[in-house]
Amino acid sequence: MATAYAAPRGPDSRAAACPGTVNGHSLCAPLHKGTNLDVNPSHPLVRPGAYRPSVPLEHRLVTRRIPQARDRGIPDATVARLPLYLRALNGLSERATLTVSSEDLAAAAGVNSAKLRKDLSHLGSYGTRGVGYDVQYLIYQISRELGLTQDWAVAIVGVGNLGRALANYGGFASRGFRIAGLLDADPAVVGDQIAGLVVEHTDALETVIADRSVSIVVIATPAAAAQHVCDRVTAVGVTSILNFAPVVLNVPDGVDVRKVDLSIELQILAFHEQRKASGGPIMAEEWPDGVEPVNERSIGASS
Ligand SMILES: NC(=O)c1ccc[n+]([C@@H]2O[C@H](COP(=O)([O-])OP(=O)(O)OC[C@H]3O[C@@H](n4cnc5c(N)ncnc54)[C@H](O)[C@@H]3O)[C@@H](O)[C@H]2O)c1
Repeated sequence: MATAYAAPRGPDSRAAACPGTVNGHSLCAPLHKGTNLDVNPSHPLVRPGAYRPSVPLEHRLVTRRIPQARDRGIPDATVARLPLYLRALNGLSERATLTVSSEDLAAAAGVNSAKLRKDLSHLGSYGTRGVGYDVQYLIYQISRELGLTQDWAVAIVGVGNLGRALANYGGFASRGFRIAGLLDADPAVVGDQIAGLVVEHTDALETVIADRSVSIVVIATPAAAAQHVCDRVTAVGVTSILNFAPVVLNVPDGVDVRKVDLSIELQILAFHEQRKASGGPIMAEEWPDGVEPVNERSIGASS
């Protein structure tokens, strides 16, 4: 099914503009089955062949494919922890720390040190006995693995309270995520200038994605509009979506959806707060992705 959305591979296709390889992987490699955390496998739209929006050929897969660490056999759980290590390392770097032991880095990232050493071994990083890890080099290695050493164009669809806040956040650019388009369906919002960008009408969605090589789409529309936006962007080849709308999106194979829901995070914290109040133990495995409770202030978070 994923191949239904694969780029035309001929010499005159947009795939010919593939910018090259990252970590030994062609950015225009065939799509593969992704881990869509939102997908409901029993939904009829997810059946192979049943979900195939009709789009003009020239709009199909015009974006660069994001290289994925799992292509190299790095477990998803490890990939999920890499940003934690990166954040901790950036904090160390800001304090001019040159090297760090696995124990100190693990404590700063809120994981146990054995898990950290195993995770980093997937990157081929083992540190130096008695010295630890070189902070700058590890930042580079993790950034490279996460695809952060290059520029990723991001479009935000839905420029209300949340979309504006995201657009105004200055931290994305420094991490390699360039906001390349702001789109909204409301004519009253279209034309507004936010963080140096003019909000465009969603009529131009496919064109913006194609012309600016948008790789990641952030959906910040009301729930009722999210699936339609998702259908449009996946139909033109976007394979990475960050969804803030409180709705489960149905997507073709090969499309990764990350769903952000702050209320769920709050509910998890409330659950653990309740456990702490009743004196019950909190097991490490109860935390998502093996992340243990950690005092954020101890991380030296930079964001
Ligand atoms: N995940 C979270 O933790 C979290 C937190 C806050 C809000 N949200 C969700 O994020 C979304 C946005 O919240 P908000 O407070 O910014 O809402 P909002 O009403 O302020 O903004 C929504 C924007 O989407 C636009 N829009 C509507 N239909 C559209 C379409 N088809 N295409 C493009 N744009 C369209 C509207 O014109 C509006 O500008 C909502 O779904 C909300 O529930 C999630």
